[in-house]
Order: sequence, then structure tokens, then C-alpha cells
Amino acid sequence: MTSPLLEVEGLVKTFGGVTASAELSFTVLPGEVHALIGPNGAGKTTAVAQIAGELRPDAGRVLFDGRDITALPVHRRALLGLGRSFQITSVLGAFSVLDNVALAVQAHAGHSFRFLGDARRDRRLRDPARATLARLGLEDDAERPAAILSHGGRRTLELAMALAGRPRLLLLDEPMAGMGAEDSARMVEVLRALKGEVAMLLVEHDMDVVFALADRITVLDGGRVLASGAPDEVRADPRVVAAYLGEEAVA
Ligand SMILES: Nc1ncnc2c1ncn2[C@@H]1O[C@H](COP(=O)(O)OP(=O)(O)OP(=O)(O)O)[C@@H](O)[C@H]1O
Repeated sequence: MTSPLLEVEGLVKTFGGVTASAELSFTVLPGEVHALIGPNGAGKTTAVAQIAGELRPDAGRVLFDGRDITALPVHRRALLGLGRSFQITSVLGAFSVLDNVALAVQAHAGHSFRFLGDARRDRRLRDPARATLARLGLEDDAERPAAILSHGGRRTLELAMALAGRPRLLLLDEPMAGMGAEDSARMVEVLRALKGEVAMLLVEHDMDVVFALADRITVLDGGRVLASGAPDEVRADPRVVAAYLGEEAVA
């Protein structure tokens, strides 16, 4: 059996009287797209924040590639291959799209590159940055200032910057938020093209997107796992239908 890339073990997180993670456990396998769904307040964002290292759990562990990363800060997790937009670098509007990705390559490269070369000139940084932009369909915008990108373009740039670190797992918390139908459909295609190459933990409310992309789905409710499995199993699970998906799921 394939060993999980990410193991979430018994996470507990409370805010005052609210239990946002209630002994939450699930795994993400290498290369899979794993969707985390559930009603508002189910604890999805809190779970992702604990995996990314932005929030410290009250109890439980997060293992990445078999290693306990529960106590590691965000940047150390990123260097191990846990990628998230805004994690190390954020978009600099006055810099070109290509500069932004080259800076992200540099930031993720660790000590070997950190003091070496200028991200606005060094080909060791610019070539992989250009290749990433090409993969995401942003090559025509490479020389334009990041500030003038559309909302969808900016979200795609953030994804390019996350990918620049060659993550093994991407944490995607509502990547299509605020996008129109066209940009959203383009983002689905971009993510679909990355399938198999990088594992993704995808928090998404749009069930069409979830069912288009996910290999497995974990449904949260009240901070715990209500159901977990292949999309067809989850869609047919009566507890899920009752708690969340509603009539449309069985139609
Ligand atoms: N910083 C905080 N302080 C207090 N309560 C919080 C905090 N963060 C989250 N909560 C509470 O924890 C619960 C889980 O919130 P969380 O944002 O993780 O849910 P979610 O599934 O991501 O919801 P949504 O789909 O609405 O984004 C909610 O009841 C929320 O109000």
C-alpha cells in the first residue's frame, strides 16, 4: 500500500466554546487530489491552517512524508514540500509577473540560492519561473506588472508562485473564490493538468469543481470526519446527503 504523504492525526482545536477540530484524522496520498468539504463552520479552514502551520493544534499531530511537523513553523514546512499561496512570498504589484515567480523560486530554493544571483537576472531562477508560467498559460503576461492582472490572473500567479517551490502537496483553500465562470473554468483545467504530479488538498464549496477534480473526498461536520472516500461513495452516503449535499446530490 502507498504510504500517505500527509497524515492528520486526532487534531483538536477549540476557540472559546467552539470546537473547530474535534479529533480530526484523515490522510492525503502522494499525487492525489483530496477535497475537504462540509457546511459553513465545519472546520475546513481551521484544518488547513493547522496543516500549513499557521495555527497550533491543542492536541494531535500532523505528519508529512512520515515526519512529525506539528511543531515546525510555516517556512520550514514549505521547504519540506508543503506549498501554499502567500506562504513565503506574496505578489509584488510593481514587479513583473516573471519577476514575482523568479523571486518565489529563489525563496523556496533554500540556502543554496538565497544569497546567490539576482532574481531579476539569474537564468537559474528565471528559466524555471518561465516554464511554470508557460504551464499555467500566463506566459503572455510574463513581462507585465503583476498589478495589472485580472483577479483570475492574479490567483493563477499565486498558484505559479506556490508551484515554483516544487511542492509535493499544495494546500488550496477556495482557489476559485471571487472568480467569474470563465476564470473558474480555466483554473479547473490548470489544476486538472497538475493532477498526479503534485498532491492537492482542496477546500472548495462548488461541488461541480470538487467532483471534476477530486480523487477522494473527506466531508467534515462539526470539526470531525463525517465520511471519506471516492467521490461516488461520498455522493451516495446517506449521512452526507442528509447533512450537507441535499437533494441535488441524489437527483
Ligand atoms: N479565530 C477564530 N476565533 C474564534 N472562532 C473561530 C476562529 N476561527 C474559526 N472559528 C470557528 O471555528 C469553526 C470552524 O471554522 P472554519 O473557518 O474552520 O470553518 P470552515 O469549514 O472553513 O467554514 P467556511 O466554509 O464558512 O469557510 C466556526 O464555528 C468558526 O466560527
